[in-house]
Amino acid sequence: MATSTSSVFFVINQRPIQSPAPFSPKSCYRKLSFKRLHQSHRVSCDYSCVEVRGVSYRPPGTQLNLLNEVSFSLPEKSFGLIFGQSGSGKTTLLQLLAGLSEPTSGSIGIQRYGNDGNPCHSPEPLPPEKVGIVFQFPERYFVADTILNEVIFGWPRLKGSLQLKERLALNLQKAITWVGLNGISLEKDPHSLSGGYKRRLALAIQLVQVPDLLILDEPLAGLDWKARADVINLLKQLKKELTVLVVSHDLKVGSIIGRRRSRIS
Ligand SMILES: Nc1ncnc2c1ncn2[C@@H]1O[C@H](COP(=O)(O)OP(=O)(O)OP(=O)(O)O)[C@@H](O)[C@H]1O
Repeated sequence: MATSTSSVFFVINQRPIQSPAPFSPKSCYRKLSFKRLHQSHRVSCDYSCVEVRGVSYRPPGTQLNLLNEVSFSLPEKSFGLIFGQSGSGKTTLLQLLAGLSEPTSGSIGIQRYGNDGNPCHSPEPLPPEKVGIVFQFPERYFVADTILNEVIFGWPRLKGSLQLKERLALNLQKAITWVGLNGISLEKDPHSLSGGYKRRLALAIQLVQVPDLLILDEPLAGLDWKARADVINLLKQLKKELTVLVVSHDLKVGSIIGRRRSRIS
């Protein structure tokens, strides 16, 4: 499998429009567009992409289309940035990607391609358990009194899941090392960590599951310059290993993590 670290930028720019008419994405709503601004490398042989195809979303019981026929493709082990103003539908989209809600129409899946660039077979679903998501201000939701307990808080407590626990335990050390928390005692209170290290811990919690897609919602929000630099350095490392999608209204995230800025077309 040949993949190279690439950066893909998308812009989301729709506002939802109320319509009393029956659902008709093309006619009822302003155009929602994701413009690809820059892709630094094309993959050349067998690879897979997270593919969003013609996704529309209208909350149940409403006539409000929040997303209208959104399509984009994010190659594995690449970094994507979805940029958009407040209210443009970013959070709605990441909730669909994470399986927290279902698209009204369209599909989200993993598409594999052969050496010739043609799809190998039909897209596979993107299971919610293979999507890691770090919401805004994740540290606000820390509940445990130690780093270790915070990481294992959501682990299965049912009998018969020993195998799964063993796998998670193996992944734990890797995740802790990955985010650079290995020099810190796992007995430390997570609330006593610096802002940047709290974000690192939030990432480690997701990385234990080895997600196919890691989504971060506004990862730099509320951080001072030092913590921002800390998180940016970490994301630069992660994008070499994982498929990462960042949702932000802060274009600096893309300009720092991407190899270079491209003009919005
Ligand atoms: N369940 C819902 N019913 C009706 N409207 C909704 C619902 N959920 C979200 N909206 C509206 O849809 C629009 C898009 O919301 P969304 O949270 O996806 O935007 P966003 O780009 O993430 O904004 P922000 O950057 O401020 O978080 C907003 O105008 C919001 O008020």
